[in-house]
Amino acid sequence: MNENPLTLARDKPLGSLMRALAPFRSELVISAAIFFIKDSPIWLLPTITAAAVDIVVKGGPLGSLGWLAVAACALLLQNYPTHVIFTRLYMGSVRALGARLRNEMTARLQTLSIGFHARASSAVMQNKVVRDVENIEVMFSQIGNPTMSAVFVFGGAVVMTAVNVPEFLPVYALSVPCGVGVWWLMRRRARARNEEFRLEMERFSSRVGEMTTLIPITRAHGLEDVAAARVAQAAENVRSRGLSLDLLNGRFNAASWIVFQLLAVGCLLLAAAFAVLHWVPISPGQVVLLATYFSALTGTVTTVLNLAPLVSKGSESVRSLAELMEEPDRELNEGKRVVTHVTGRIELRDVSVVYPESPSPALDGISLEIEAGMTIAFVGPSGSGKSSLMNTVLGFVRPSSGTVLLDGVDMNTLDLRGVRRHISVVPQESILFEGTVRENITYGLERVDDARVMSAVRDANALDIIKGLPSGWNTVIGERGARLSGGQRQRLSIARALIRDPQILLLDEATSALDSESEIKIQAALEGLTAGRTTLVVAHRLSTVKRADAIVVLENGRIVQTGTHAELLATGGRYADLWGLQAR
Ligand SMILES: Nc1ncnc2c1ncn2[C@@H]1O[C@H](COP(=O)(O)OP(=O)(O)OP(=O)(O)O)[C@@H](O)[C@H]1O
Repeated sequence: MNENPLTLARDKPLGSLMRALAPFRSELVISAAIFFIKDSPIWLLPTITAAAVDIVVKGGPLGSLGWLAVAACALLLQNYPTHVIFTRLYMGSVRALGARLRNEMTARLQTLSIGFHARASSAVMQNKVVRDVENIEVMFSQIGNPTMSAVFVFGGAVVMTAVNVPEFLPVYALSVPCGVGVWWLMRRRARARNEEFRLEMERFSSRVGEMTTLIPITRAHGLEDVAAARVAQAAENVRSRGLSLDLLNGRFNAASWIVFQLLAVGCLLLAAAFAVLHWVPISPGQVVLLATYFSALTGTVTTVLNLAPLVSKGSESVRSLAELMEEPDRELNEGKRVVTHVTGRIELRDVSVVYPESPSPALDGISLEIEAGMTIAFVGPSGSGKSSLMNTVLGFVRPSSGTVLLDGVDMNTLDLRGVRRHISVVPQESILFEGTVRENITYGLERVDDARVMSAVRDANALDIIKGLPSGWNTVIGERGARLSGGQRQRLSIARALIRDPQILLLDEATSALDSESEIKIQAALEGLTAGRTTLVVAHRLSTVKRADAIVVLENGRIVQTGTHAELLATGGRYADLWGLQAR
């Protein structure tokens, strides 16, 4: 299959979808041809009916009725196999498009910056990948049959009328502007209402996501009613926006139905009047034929117009996906230098970071040289810029000015995905996913032998955790590692970092107090982890800072002191104050 990159444009949702369907062009063309055969009874049966009526009027012959019955049966029975083939081809293409959209969106989410993900609600992102793609699939699955049917019925009716009673051809020309006119009148409002409804639905998803994350806090504070009220407000907004969209769709459906019924009845009465007045030579069979075609025509056009709300909803979903596609806050790695080896020397040259909409810089002219293998502890009050500095070294945050160099090379010129293979992060809150302990430790690594896992577990001081679990490291732990304590989660997180044997380690120590036994175990694990690697640690514990080769004290995004623990205590100043406070 042709896998050229998929692009979706917010201002041209339907055009974007047509382009996305281009790889399935041949399947769709064949499915349309099969559909033509499958649906042929709709426009061929009226001729059989007309012939039967004329035979009745003439009083025979009976044998001809038999032939008509055989022809009708053949026409109807072919519908079964052709319908199955059509579904396989058409829905096969639609499902493949859905799968491609899901994969493209997931891949796109992986390229968007960490800053974007920090701003965006994960529930909304999930909504886009799951619900919006489903809306597009539903749209295609529901419009395919009636639209093709309408095209062929329209074409068939035009041809048949041209052959039998060409005087009535102009009637068909009238139906097109009528249909387009009704659609045009509603189009703009339909787009606005669909967008409002989708945004309200996204807000609702975000609230539900937030509510489920906050459940432990909500319960602990007895705030169930407050949490429920926040979601109820969002649900009420979805209800009212949904209803206003439904009412618009209802008005549209009613208007299109009335317009086309009037057209059909008007044309039939006109045909009858012409026949009575002998203005046009029409037989009773032909009047029946015209009546059947008019009602088939109005039926299909009305059905197609009734699909308009579905198309509007699908288009809105394309716009929703296009928002992700057009999001500029991406980490661009393509074409940049790929590193295969890293020694771990890091240098920051006059680095400043200013977050959007933030009045003051989070980092302000930081210059720092970190030799390979050193352990540097960052300390400072809350908001002093410690996390921002770590995120800058990871490439999650781009410096507003200044340069970060890795082994003397500007990180801006490097493919960060490759760089990060040599970096491990042990975050403050260890994130474990739904899977076995072993899968959590070896996340992202292929074919890791047991001995390597065991050695990482041992070095991370996590053997006792695994021994305490019912199926050892094959025990499934819940999302976010709910069945383990904070200290246990952190040791598994250290094992995960160790097994990757990184050259650079970023460690954000947990601020929460651990009991002294956990503390000792974690410190022992960390000693194994930091040996021989460049380690940057946001330090909250005395034991860590004491061991560090250098301590960097940050305040308001600036470096205010640098030195070893002993040096800084001897000099006095900010560091001595900080540790004095902690010791108290
Ligand atoms: N994504 C962001 N958008 C806007 N401002 C931010 C963002 N992240 C951090 N900041 C601001 O930047 C400054 C430095 O924050 P940072 O998280 O780096 O400090 P920190 O020293 O790690 O704090 P803590 O010890 O509390 O984690 C703070 O004023 C903070 O409000």
